[in-house]
Amino acid sequence: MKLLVLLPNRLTLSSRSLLVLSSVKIDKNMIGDTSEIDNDVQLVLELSKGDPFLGKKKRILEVMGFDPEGSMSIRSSFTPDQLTSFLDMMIQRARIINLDEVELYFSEDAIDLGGFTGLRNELEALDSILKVIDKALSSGKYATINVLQNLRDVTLDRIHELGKRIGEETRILRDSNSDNEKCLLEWGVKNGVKTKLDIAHVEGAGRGAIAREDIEVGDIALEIPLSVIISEDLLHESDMFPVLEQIDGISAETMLLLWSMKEKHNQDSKYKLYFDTLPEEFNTGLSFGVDAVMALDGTLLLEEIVQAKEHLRIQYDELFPALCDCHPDVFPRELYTWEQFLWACELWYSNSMKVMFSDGKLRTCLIPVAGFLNHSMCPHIMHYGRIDSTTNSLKFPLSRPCNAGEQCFLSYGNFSSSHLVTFYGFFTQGDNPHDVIPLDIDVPQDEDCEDGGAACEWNTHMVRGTWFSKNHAIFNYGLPRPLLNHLRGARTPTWESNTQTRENLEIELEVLGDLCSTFEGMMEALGEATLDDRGTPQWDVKLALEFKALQRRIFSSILTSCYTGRKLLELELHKHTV
Ligand SMILES: C[S@@+](CC[C@H](N)C(=O)[O-])C[C@H]1O[C@@H](n2cnc3c(N)ncnc32)[C@H](O)[C@@H]1O
Repeated sequence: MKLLVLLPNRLTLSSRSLLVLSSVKIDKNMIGDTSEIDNDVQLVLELSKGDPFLGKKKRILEVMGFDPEGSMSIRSSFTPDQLTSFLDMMIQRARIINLDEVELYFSEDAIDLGGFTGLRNELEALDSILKVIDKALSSGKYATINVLQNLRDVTLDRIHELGKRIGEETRILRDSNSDNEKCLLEWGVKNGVKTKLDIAHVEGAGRGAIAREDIEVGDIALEIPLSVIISEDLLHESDMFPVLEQIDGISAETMLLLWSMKEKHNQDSKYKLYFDTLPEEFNTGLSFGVDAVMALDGTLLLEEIVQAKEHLRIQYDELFPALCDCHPDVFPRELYTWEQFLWACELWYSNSMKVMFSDGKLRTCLIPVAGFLNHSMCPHIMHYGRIDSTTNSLKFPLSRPCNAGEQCFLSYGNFSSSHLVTFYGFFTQGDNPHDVIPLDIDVPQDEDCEDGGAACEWNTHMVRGTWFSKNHAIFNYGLPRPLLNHLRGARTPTWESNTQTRENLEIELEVLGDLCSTFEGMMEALGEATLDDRGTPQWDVKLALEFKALQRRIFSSILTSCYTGRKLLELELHKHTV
């Protein structure tokens, strides 16, 4: 049996760019006047060699006038204004380095217009700059160079300013002084957990973690010792391990999932207090009922949920009832029903984290206390997931400040609403820039792309709400440039530049015409927005309707952009005929 339960990737380490500090250079040749002999500190914001978009990012950096491999020199004689300009340049560079696929796909007009591509990317860029400065300072080589400390201060100021723009409001419904959560926290502390966070019930998200005090950038909000983490190491002590290890191809994740199904009923479990805090129902897309699934008709989420559920059902059927029949003492039938299996899948999808252990192995874990942290697109905690081998613990450091009484958020990953609904059962506050709609477009084969060309830039295409774009002018329309270039290139391989020739304008009209008919069809497939007249809808139907409304809003923005674009083009064409 080959078993692989898909688990979401919440590790944020792998996508991190490498930040390297090179050694101090005193380059007299750079300084004309020897009286200004100066200590240069070279700060290197380096592209990760493993970045799948390395080539594209290098090209953008070059277009922006940066040497992709080069360093940036900071001088001890910098005035405050020079320091600000230096930081601005570093930020521009760090933004590009830290773009993810979606941001990169949609970023080109933002880069042309000044560089800010979104709050998440901005926070990531500032965080990466701070890390490189801290590394320089902690190396001890630059103790006398105040300018680095000044650069750190202005970077922190920027992070504070950004935090004020994010403003994610949390209404605390009640704290958890007498609850299971409090017992778990006390148990955690007795077992070595260090926390600056309390647990409370928050509006719209169950429990959440609230800052007890003002927590600054770089402070550790939460530290969980390895001994408290639920990982595959526990399996080896369990009576089910000898049975499970005989199953060909079973993953450690699946074994752990089966272990948790039984352990949650074990009154003597070391993790009893943890299991006591878990909800009876997770309410993710995986538990959507028939009405909710039907309400999703015309959306890709319907397919995503149905496929995910089918995948889990196949896995369940491969294991059960066989395991209960053959090992009834180890796998009691009443604990291994389909409903309980689905509950455990939802637990692991919505609450697990991938952690890099000191042996270099990535393990999927449940992490008591840390499991109360809710997700945000602009979180306080962005980088976690590696065991600190000196303390043997997992640390959750802050990338932006969190004031006392505020909810402290984590990043689960750069997920779209469809992923969050399917595996976590919620939507983020505010518009999610990762809400993209993938397009099934024939892309040219490699051999057709030897000479490059507009159609060959990307081999997957997507759209998102055009309200995210700042550029709705002719040749842009708020639509992604790679998609437009692809459609142009497919019509005329010789498309080179966006000049307003009659031929180009006519091609543009055709491109927008095609997009209109595609999205009119997709809008029609969603059906009419109807009000459910059966009273307050169930939680799942509510989520499904919200998702459908979001799809409608996205399609509608694209159609508006296409119609407006066509009007602009017709006006320009008219000028050519008179
Ligand atoms: C790791 S748990 C976080 C703790 C959870 N709130 C609880 O009470 O157990 C993940 C779950 O929290 C909820 N959640 C996380 N972030 C959220 C957010 N920004 N808005 C609403 N619900 C959220 C979702 O139900 C998700 O499946």
